Amino acid sequence: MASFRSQNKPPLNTNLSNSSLQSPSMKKAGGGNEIRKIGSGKLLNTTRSTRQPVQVSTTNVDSGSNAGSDCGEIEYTKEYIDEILNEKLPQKVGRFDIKMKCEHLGGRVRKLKDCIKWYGELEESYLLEQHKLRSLVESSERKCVETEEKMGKRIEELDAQIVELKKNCAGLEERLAKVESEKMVATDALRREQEARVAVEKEQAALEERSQQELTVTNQKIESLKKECETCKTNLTNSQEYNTSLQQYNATLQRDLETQKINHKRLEEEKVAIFKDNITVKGLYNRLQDDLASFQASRDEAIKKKEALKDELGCLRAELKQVKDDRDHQQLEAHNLMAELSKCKEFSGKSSSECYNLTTRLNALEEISSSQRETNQILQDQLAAANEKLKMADMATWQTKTDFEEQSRLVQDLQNRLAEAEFQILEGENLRKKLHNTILELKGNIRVFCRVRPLLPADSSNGEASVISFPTSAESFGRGINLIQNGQKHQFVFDKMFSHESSQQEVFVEISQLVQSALDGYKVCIFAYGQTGSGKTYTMMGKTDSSEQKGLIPRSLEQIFQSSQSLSCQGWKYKMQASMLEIYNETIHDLLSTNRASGADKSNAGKTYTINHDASGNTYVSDLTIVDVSTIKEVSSLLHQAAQSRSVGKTRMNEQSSRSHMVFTLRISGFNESTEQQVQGVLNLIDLAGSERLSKSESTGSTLRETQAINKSLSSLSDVIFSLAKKEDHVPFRNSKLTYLLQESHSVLYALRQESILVRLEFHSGRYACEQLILALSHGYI
Ligand SMILES: Nc1ncnc2c1ncn2[C@@H]1O[C@H](COP(=O)(O)OP(=O)(O)OP(=O)(O)O)[C@@H](O)[C@H]1O
Repeated sequence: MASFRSQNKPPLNTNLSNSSLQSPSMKKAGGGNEIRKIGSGKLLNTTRSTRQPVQVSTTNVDSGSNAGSDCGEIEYTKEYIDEILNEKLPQKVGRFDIKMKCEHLGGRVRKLKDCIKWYGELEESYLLEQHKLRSLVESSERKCVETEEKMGKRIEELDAQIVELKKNCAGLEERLAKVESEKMVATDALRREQEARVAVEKEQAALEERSQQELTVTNQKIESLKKECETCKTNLTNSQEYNTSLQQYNATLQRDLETQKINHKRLEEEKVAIFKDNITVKGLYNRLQDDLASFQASRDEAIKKKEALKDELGCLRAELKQVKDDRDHQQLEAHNLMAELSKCKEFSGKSSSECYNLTTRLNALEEISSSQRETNQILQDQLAAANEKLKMADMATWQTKTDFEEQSRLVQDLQNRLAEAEFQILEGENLRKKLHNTILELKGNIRVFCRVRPLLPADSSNGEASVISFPTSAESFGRGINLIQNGQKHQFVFDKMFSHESSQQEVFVEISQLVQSALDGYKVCIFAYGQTGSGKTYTMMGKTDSSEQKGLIPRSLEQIFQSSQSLSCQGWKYKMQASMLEIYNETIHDLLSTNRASGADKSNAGKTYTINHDASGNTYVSDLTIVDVSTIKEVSSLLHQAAQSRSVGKTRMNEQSSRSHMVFTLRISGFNESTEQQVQGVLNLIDLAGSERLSKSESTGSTLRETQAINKSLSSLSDVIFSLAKKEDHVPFRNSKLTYLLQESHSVLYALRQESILVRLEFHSGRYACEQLILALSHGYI
């Protein structure tokens, strides 16, 4: 087809399989493979690679009639037509040989006509083919449209089917849900039916049991009636025998008989009513049987497995029927007997009345018995429920008891561990206290430190700096000081030497251990001694506005309050009491007296304070103001107040007449709760042991339990005492006194007075002062 579209190329055999697309010549040739093409001496075979030049069959070129047949076999190419058009006359034909020229031209014209004819036929065939193809295309299009329509319809049908299927599916789902619900309902109905069946079976069993009981009772009644009949017969015989003798009482008995007859009639009515009730019960029983039959029918339909049970039920029914028959038979017999009895009663109204009375009593007793049985059953049920509850309560109690015991064990364990930990803490504390005390004792109970203050601007002019030097020998390094006076060298050695470069903190480090001792319950006295302006106040008090220049008192107070707080977790509670006094010209002044502070000292002017010692060796000043303190702020304000109340701020050097000494005392009372508890425990145990012994003595004879209790309490008492003894100095109380004494006089050291003895310590050197101080302490003056 592609070659066909080209104007420059004639149609070629393109090896088309479709015969409708072949040229008419091809069709005529009977196959594409044998088509010959007329061209430039080349044959266009089906295989291009094997093209061979073919001679054009021109044997019948002059016959126009055969042209068609020729045309039918020849395929005219453009080259061939060009060849015809460009064909020249043969050379042998002369220039003027018109005939030959005409023949030649005629041959060429024929060829061209054949060619035109072939092309015309070809065109016709192509048109025909085109027409066919168009018709084919149209038919195909129609088919396509039809197919599309069909497909559309099919799609619509399928959509409709899908919708229908969906509907069906929804319907099926609904039906499934309905079936499920029905199944559930049927299951419930089946379950209910089964329950009802079980209930009916129970009822039936109860009825059977009841009928059995009734039968037994009836038999018993029959027996009793038989006996009564016998008795009646006997009575009747006796009555006949004594009839004659009873004639005289006949009139009276006739009246009674009438009454009894009335009663009999009434009882008969009651009997009829009972029979009616019996009939009603029977109707109920029949209805229940009908219900049972209907339940059985439905059960048979639902459960095939119950066939065996049905058979059993049938057997039971047969048995029941037999029992009923027996019962009816017995009833008949009873009725006969009753008839006989009535006959007997006819013979004797008395016997009849007795019989009826007995029947009535029997009925009443039966009713009472049945009601009692019911009551008994109810009580038994209640008893069972109560027993169940009791069991549950017992279980709960047992569980609670177990839990409680476990918790108690846990608590006990924890308490033991806590006690152990507390004991260890106290042991550690005691050990620390002992070690600390040992260290201090090794260092020396009385220690003398010397501090040299830096030169003040006022001192520099005196040129006194050159008189002080510190020895560097290993023996007295850090401890000694050399003073040169009038060319003479004086050497002093102390426990510690603080140069003018030493800070307040360095001094306090040495003192802080003593503060700890005060907290541990030892009496401590810190004592500053020196001439006016030497720096006592600075060392003791410092400058409160600067944290670095704080003195020993505020620093040690801080330590005391901090330590007391940290020791509180070990059970220690501290109580601080402060007092301040001034000894001015041998007279004591209370610096914390409110009267003195408010300027009303005149009222206290005549008041004399005396120094006293109690039996336990404690020294106190009478009527001295003692203030409870709990914070360092309170102590600071007291110190400030005391400073304001002092008689003189400064003493002139070497002045003997006016001497001012300030004593600040802080009493520390420690109290340990846990130790106190232990002591209290011991006391309680002792009390217990005493009371038990008392009760033992009061009782007529000691029982084993009492003896054991006493032994146990005494043993625990001895344990506690032993443990306390082990911790010898573990006493619950700590009382100590921290005294700061500021001595101003350079010649006389005033301590405390005992009675009339005034201790005066002459100052010569530091060592001497130390010795005197030891003496004063050993006498308990301080
Ligand atoms: N170590 C020191 N460093 C710096 N300054 C000091 C030092 N010691 C004392 N001073 C200063 O010396 C001066 C006198 O000191 P302070 O008042 O403490 O002497 P004092 O012995 O208490 O005198 P007084 O007996 O008259 O009360 C004060 O101005 C104080 O600041």
